[in-house]
Amino acid sequence: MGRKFFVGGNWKCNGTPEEVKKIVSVLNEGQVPSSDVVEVVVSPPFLFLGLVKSSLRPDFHVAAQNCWVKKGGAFTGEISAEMLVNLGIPWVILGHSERRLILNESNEFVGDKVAYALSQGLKVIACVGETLEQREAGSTMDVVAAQTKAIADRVSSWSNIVLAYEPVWAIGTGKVATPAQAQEVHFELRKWLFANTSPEIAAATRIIYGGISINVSHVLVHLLLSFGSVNGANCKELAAQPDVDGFLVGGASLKPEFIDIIKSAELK
Ligand SMILES: O=C(CO)COP(=O)(O)O
Repeated sequence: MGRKFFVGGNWKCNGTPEEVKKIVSVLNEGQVPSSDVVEVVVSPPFLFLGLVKSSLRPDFHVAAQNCWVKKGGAFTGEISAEMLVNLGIPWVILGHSERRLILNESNEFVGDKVAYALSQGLKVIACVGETLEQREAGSTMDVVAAQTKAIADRVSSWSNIVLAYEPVWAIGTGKVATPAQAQEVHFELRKWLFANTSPEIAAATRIIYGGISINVSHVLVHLLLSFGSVNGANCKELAAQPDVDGFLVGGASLKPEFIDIIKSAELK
């Protein structure tokens, strides 16, 4: 298929310098498939980007969790795409649901950010996903298509974009999705790209999954173990879905099981 498996670790707003050093040493010692098979990108908070970049194994890369929508300047508290590029940070996560929902980032604003970050030479993990209310109203595809369109309208090339489908109802809520539900939306997103960008972009763009997903038959086991989201236990079934090209992992990316999640690339 030619889409290299992609595993991102979104550390969100977590970590002390000591914890960060521990996570990096677990990553550095992990036995994982070669970078020909899997692309691994971890995303620490801004303050730790330098520390992680300088101590992380060379086959793993780093991403920022956000950047400003245009050229830097008088924007107190923001970090610009140019700064990330100057510091050698190759990736940025944009449009995460926590920013869309808590900080009111609109589809258009996220689309503008993606276009600007790409124009500066960054690669982008662009997140889309519906809320529980939207899913229950049957508007999942309308919502993710509108989010994706706001990006597609503003960019000419998708070669430096990884699309992350993260159903909001499956992030830290205890609600569960099956691998088949994840596959269904990934398939629809690829179909949308086919119809609205190009067949080549649809075939080549990696669509990765982030959010709780467990096999129904394992529900009890997972609940008993308090597992949620993408983790070492459910990643294999997810990775086996034809349109799931990897993961964007939250909580589990801070733990040694992140190595198991990376290894699920072997199943592709
Ligand atoms: O938001 C996520 C990754 O970006 C998913 O987070 P969790 O894996 O902690 O649910």
